[in-house]
Amino acid sequence: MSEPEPIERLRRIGWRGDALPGAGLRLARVVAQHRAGYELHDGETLFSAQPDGHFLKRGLDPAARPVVGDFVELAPGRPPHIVKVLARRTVLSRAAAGERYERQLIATNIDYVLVLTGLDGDFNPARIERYLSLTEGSGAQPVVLLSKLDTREDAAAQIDALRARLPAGTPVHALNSKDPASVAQLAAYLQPGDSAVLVGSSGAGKSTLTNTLLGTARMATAAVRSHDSRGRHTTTHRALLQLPSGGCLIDTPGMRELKLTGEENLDLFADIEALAGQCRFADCGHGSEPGCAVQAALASGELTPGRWRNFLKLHDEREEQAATLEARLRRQRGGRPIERPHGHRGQRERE
Ligand SMILES: Nc1nc2c(ncn2[C@@H]2O[C@H](COP(=O)(O)OP(=O)(O)OP(=O)(O)O)[C@@H](O)[C@H]2O)c(=O)[nH]1
Ligand SMILES: [Zn+2]
Repeated sequence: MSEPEPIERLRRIGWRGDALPGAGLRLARVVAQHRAGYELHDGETLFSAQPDGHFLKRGLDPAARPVVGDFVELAPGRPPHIVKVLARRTVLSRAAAGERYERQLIATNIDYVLVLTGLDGDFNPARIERYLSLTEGSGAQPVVLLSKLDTREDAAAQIDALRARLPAGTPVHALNSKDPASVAQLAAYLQPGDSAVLVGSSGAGKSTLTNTLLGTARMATAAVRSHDSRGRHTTTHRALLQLPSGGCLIDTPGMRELKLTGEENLDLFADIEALAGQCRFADCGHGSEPGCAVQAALASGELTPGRWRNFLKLHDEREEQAATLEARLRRQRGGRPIERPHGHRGQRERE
């Protein structure tokens, strides 16, 4: 039985559901999420879309919003609007730094998480374990990849020791990322309809492996970095890479951030979250409010100013993203205010 062409195209980029879009709607996959909105792919083209207003309602569980990897229903428009997130088959998440402890979704509908480490100075079993912990309970299968095998003559003992350390059944592949014949051992994870992400620290060889997987195809769709008005790097374009083997590789900013947090600590700011939970006011701004546990910890030296600054920096980046989105939506609605996605600060005393 043959399917409508748009559905067949979507199968090529990992769609496994059997829902058909409602009348006048279309299906596509979220491949990137940035300040200006979402980028989607329908198996043929890349295009931009906006979330429908209901996704920005205050108090909405962040997990209910579209994230990278999601298959979504779109209503027509310029740009089209995401109206519905379709059922997810896997969900990758991590502990997030914020006002309170929460889970942050990284990507959905991912079948394989390829954890790449070089068999050189980059090799660090503890870090590999940390990456693996991200896949626990996600539904995605972790696969450990050890690159730069060609630069080592004595890696066997190292690889055996790692295998013994990792949970039984975790696939481990040592390879030379520059050699197509060596990379071919990954074919099982990149079959038609499979979705994979590649994570690993800088220099592990992600670009090299991606290029070999793509074969002669050039990485024309890969990230292009530019500077925004504040002189910071922003990734302006990124994509879902369709591999000759039939699978696809999602290369997203979330995955790049993962590279950083994966190397530092998943619960990087758990101590600060705990402190903030002890402030007198539930919505304490940690400035001059009475009974602020954060200020008390700074005064006592329990919390260093540097750590506190790092926490605030991360926090501000996330607030800024939400605010930019809100401002843009307001412009689109002709200046009418919309509900803030995050609650306003007020002085609500804890019960
Ligand atoms: N000999 C050998 N060199 C490799 C292999 N994989 C990567 N390299 C080299 O390692 C260096 C880093 O590889 P990249 O692919 O740029 O690493 P990356 O993970 O993309 O790094 P970022 O772009 O910083 O995230 C390059 O000089 C590659 O040529 C391998 O399997 N064998
Ligand atoms: Zn406080």
